[in-house]
Amino acid sequence: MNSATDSHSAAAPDGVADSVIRQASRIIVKVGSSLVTNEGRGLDHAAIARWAAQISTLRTLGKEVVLVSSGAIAEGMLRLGFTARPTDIHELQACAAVGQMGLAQIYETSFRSHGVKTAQVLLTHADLADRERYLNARSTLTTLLRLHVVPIINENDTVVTDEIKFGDNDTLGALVANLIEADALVILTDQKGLYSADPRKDPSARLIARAQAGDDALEAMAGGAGSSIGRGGMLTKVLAARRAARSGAHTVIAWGREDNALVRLAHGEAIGTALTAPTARLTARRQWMVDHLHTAGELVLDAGAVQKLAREGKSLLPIGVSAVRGEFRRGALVGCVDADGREIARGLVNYTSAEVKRIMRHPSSEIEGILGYVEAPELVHRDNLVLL
Ligand SMILES: Nc1ncnc2c1ncn2[C@@H]1O[C@H](COP(=O)(O)OP(=O)(O)O)[C@@H](O)[C@H]1O
Ligand SMILES: N[C@@H](CCC(=O)OP(=O)(O)O)C(=O)O
Repeated sequence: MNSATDSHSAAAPDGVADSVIRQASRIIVKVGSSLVTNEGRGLDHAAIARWAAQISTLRTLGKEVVLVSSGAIAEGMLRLGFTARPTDIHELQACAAVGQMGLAQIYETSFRSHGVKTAQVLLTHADLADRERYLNARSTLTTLLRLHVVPIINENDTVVTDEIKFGDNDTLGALVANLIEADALVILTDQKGLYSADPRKDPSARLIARAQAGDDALEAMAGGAGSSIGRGGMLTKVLAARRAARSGAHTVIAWGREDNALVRLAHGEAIGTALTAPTARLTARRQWMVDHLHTAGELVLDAGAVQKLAREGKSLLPIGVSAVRGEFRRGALVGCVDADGREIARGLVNYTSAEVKRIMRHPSSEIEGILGYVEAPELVHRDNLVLL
């Protein structure tokens, strides 16, 4: 990187970055807390009106847009008179409930002035972890898009606790991109894009114009938390780009106050940081497995099993498992970890945790002798396995 807008070393080819949004027909736009609430000073009506105008223009260009908007807690805090973010979970949830009203109201009003209908969709992690609810959420969102509605999504903060939260809306944006197989995720934030270091701390930090999503070097640049209002900082944005890339979606990180940024991006202008998706799309079911933030348990693999899975694309047999963590039922989603605890794959297991404990380290031919029955010779069949 030699100059402020030079590309990163693992850069996407020239031209790709510029066409990321121009070629996308289904786009997720995520607007961060610090932007929506004007750094905690209350909902920024003028900025929200500008995004609504831009998204309405995108629709006239034939693009489907889903908006993921943060800001409920920050707005609720202001309305309820909290000067600092409450630590009590129920006070936070109360803030979210109050603030979400403000968000929904202002988006509805802003889009209505362009003749565009909006819908509020509040999601939790549990909604996306359960296959039936996941498919329901997908059908509802695609139906809304077919009916020319702009869905406005936030986390359903009032019903979730810290352990089961997405927490930041960058992750939620990426999961929604995967859910409806969007072509691109645009993350609007309070910086002009991803810099080589946090520009709040390092004035010599340079803007990264383009790179490949999932490049490890980006995570090092983005380390650390974000503004006092936002939750995730730049790291969750870089990780969101990695996640979105798994379904083939490209990510652009741009400054939310950049003049007409969304429309200019749609016309092919390179603005902010483009993190392009190098990978081919996963099948919908594998995508669903990857998108779980939690698994029901873990199978610890020996070196031979790691080799079989990662290099040879084989199924996981009981003989390659040396330990089991957690309690799970048949059909549960489990992580496959190596001896260092690194998750290398995940899949749907054919036996309960109690059964696995009895048959692990044994050849499949001994399953019947140990359990008295055989569900399948594999613990996890390769068709139900996804490598990470
Ligand atoms: N490498 C980086 N490039 C840009 N911003 C960074 C970087 N590392 C950390 N940051 C911080 O991340 C912040 C944006 O994250 P956050 O406040 O969570 O925004 P949002 O509310 O839009 O999600 C920036 O204000 C910046 O201080
Ligand atoms: N759901 C939360 C948003 C969490 C949050 O701040 O996320 P982010 O904008 O990614 O830093 C809210 O509406 O307050």
